[in-house]
Amino acid sequence: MTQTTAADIAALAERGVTILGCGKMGGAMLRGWLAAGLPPEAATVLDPAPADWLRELAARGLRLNPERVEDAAVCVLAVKPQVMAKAAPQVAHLAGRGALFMSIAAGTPISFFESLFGADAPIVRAMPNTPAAVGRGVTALIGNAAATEAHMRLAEALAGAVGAVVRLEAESQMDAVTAISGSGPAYVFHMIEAMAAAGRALDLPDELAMTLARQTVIGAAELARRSDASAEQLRRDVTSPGGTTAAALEVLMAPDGLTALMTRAAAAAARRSRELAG
Ligand SMILES: NC(=O)C1=CN([C@@H]2O[C@H](COP(=O)(O)OP(=O)(O)OC[C@H]3O[C@@H](n4cnc5c(N)ncnc54)[C@H](O)[C@@H]3O)[C@@H](O)[C@H]2O)C=CC1
Ligand SMILES: O=C(O)[C@@H]1CCC=N1
Repeated sequence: MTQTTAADIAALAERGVTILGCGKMGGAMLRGWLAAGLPPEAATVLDPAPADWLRELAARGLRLNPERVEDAAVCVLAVKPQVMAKAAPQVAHLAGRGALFMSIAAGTPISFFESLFGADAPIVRAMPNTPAAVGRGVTALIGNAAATEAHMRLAEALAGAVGAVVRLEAESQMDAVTAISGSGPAYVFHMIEAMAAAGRALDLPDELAMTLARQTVIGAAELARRSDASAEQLRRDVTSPGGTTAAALEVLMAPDGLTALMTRAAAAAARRSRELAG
């Protein structure tokens, strides 16, 4: 995992970070950067509907909706893909200041930003996920031809402050990445809902079923994090021959079981990512 150092943060603080669209994902990343030591006054947020915590931070130095952003080391583009064409032109002038553009928008290709900012502008396309809010995200990224190794390292430092970072070999991998790690937290949260529903179907009270489901996913994730064992081995460790887990896995691992379902779900997400490219 890329380590974000105090020097990385200091370098960013010097020219600042501008975030265009600071909702769930942009906000999750900003929280991580602030926690990593970015001073609030080094962050500029452009968002017509800022959340309360951003207004509170504005009282402590964050620049919120200034008339014009004069400079930025990095400009993070974090509005919905559908509003990008309308929103991004307000930061296009930063290309002339040598800013690195870092888009986290699903589907939206680098070529779209090159047409707005010019092919000479360094652009990194990134796909983070919401566990970034607690420093446990994973971000995949890829740069355009104008993005130098220094730009890539800067983008990796930013993403690395909120979790793991992987560099992609080709932009075409981004639809699949979005389908697995970008959208993936929702699948896991849905797994909690599904396990709780299964508990209720077995006559457990609502609250108990949800507590058991949620804590089981939290505990399993923490075990996966701390252990060197593969997911397969961790699964085997739960599964006594002829026991209860084996009975359940016979259903989950059937040919039409969870892998088939997950493969269909991820394919739908990847298809939607391609559609968002327009
Ligand atoms: N939510 C997620 O799990 C992930 C989202 N993304 C991408 O992040 C981007 C943002 O998604 P979310 O944070 O979920 O959406 P969101 O709706 O929570 O945040 C978008 C923000 O953009 C603001 N906005 C709307 N019009 C604007 C404009 N003209 N100028 C500036 N700001 C404007 C909204 O007020 C809002 O705060 C999307 O492109 C999405 O594909 C990427 C990875 C994961
Ligand atoms: O649902 C979406 O389109 C965004 C991209 C990945 C996660 N949320």
